[in-house]
This record gives sequence, C-alpha cells and structure tokens, in this order.
Amino acid sequence: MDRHTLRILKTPDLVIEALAEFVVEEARRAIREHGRFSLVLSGGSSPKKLFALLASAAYRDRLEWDRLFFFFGDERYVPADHADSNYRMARETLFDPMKTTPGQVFRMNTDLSPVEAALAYERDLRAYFGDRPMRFDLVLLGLGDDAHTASLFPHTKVLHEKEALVKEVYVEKVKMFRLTLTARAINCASNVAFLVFGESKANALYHVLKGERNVDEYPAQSIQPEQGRLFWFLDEAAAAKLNA
Ligand SMILES: O=C1O[C@H](COP(=O)(O)O)[C@@H](O)[C@H](O)[C@H]1O
Repeated sequence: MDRHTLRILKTPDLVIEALAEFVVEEARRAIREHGRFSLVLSGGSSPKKLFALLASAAYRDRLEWDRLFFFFGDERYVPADHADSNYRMARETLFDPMKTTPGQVFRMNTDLSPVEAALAYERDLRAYFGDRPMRFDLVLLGLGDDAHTASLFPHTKVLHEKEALVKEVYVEKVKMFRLTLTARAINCASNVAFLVFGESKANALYHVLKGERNVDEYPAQSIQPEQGRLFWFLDEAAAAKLNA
C-alpha cells in the first residue's frame, strides 16, 4: 500500500491520545481554511475511548464544537437506540456530553428500508456539500480482524461500487444489513485515519499493508485517498507482524 503514514505507539491509550491530537489539529486547520470541519466517525468498540476523550474536560475547550459536523462511515441496520447502533455509541460518548445540535449530526436513518436509507444518506451528503467539493476533512476508520473497514466486508458486491457514495449491503457473516460509505466516498477525503489496536488485528493489518493486493479478501486495501493523506494509528500489538 503506497502513500501512508504509520504512527505506532506502545499502548491503546497512547494511540488514542495521538489521534485525539490529530483530530484537534485537523479541525483547527479545516475551520481556518473553510469555516467548518466535516468528520466521519467510525463505529464498533475501538473509537469509544477516543470520543470520550474528545468530549472530556481536557479537550472540549480546544475544539470549536459548533463548527463540527459529524457523519458515519457505516451503520448496523438496527434501531437508533439499539445497543449495536454506531449512532447510539457516538451519541452517548460524544453528542450528548457536547450538546451538539441536531443539524450537526448526520445519522444513517435505519427507520427507512436499507435501500432507501442509503439513498437518503447520499442525498444528505450531496446537500451538505452543495457546490463545494464532496470532500470530508477527516474520515476515521477501524479495521475488523477479517480486514473489513466501515461495512466494506470481504467478498461483498459493495467493494466494486464505483458510482454511489453510500450503499446498503447484506453481510452474511454478521447476518444483517449494513449501511456503508463506499470506497469512492472515503477516498475523496482530505485525510483518512485508521485506528487499530490489539493483537487480534495484527494478522489483518499485516495483509492489508504488506500483503498482495486483493481487495475482495482485504477490503481495507481499497482505501487509498485520491488526493488526501492516509494515516494508520496503531499500537505495538496490532503492528507486531509488520516488521516480521
Ligand atoms: O462492525 C464494525 O467493525 C469495525 C471494527 O470494529 P471494532 O469493534 O473492532 O473496533 C468498525 O470500524 C465498523 O465501523 C463497525 O461497524
């Protein structure tokens, strides 16, 4: 994989602190340059502590919260208050503590059918960017131990989507519909940052970064920002196989 920066730190907490600093830096830069910061949040369990840190006393005054706009890289097709909902996790750790206004948060609407929810989110994105280039300032991503990212899972049709920015996808492995930004949408971003820690991710990470290119098998390889920068924030356990 070409053109990326690795930040490897000893522990998950140090990785999260480094990424929180990066979020602050990029938010300030984006707000200085074009007045707002468009941030795509990842789901799953890894970003919980990051969101809580950004909402903590140490960080809250370092961000101009009312200029931040939040999006989702993917969503599990469950109600918004379900324990598995990525939106719920972000609401509890970030939006509620920071009292964000509804206009700042763009959630994938799982009250609609999967197809309609994907189309509606695409419309939301296009309306948000309007005449400006369709470019998020920062996309946060995680990595599954099967090398999926967002809800771009191995051997799913969405990996070959070239037009849509958002798609619904039925994922046999987890036996549910997911909604996901496509690689096309993510690769338009100014910055993409993966947050990966733990030994269980080491194998997937090795294949994504050092293995043969095979996007069907290792979907995270499809993330290659066209003009933006790609960062990997890793702990030593996740990075253990990279120098082997
Ligand atoms: O299902 C998902 O998995 C990945 C990785 O999650 P983690 O719990 O291992 O951190 C996540 O990035 C994605 O957003 C999520 O929906």
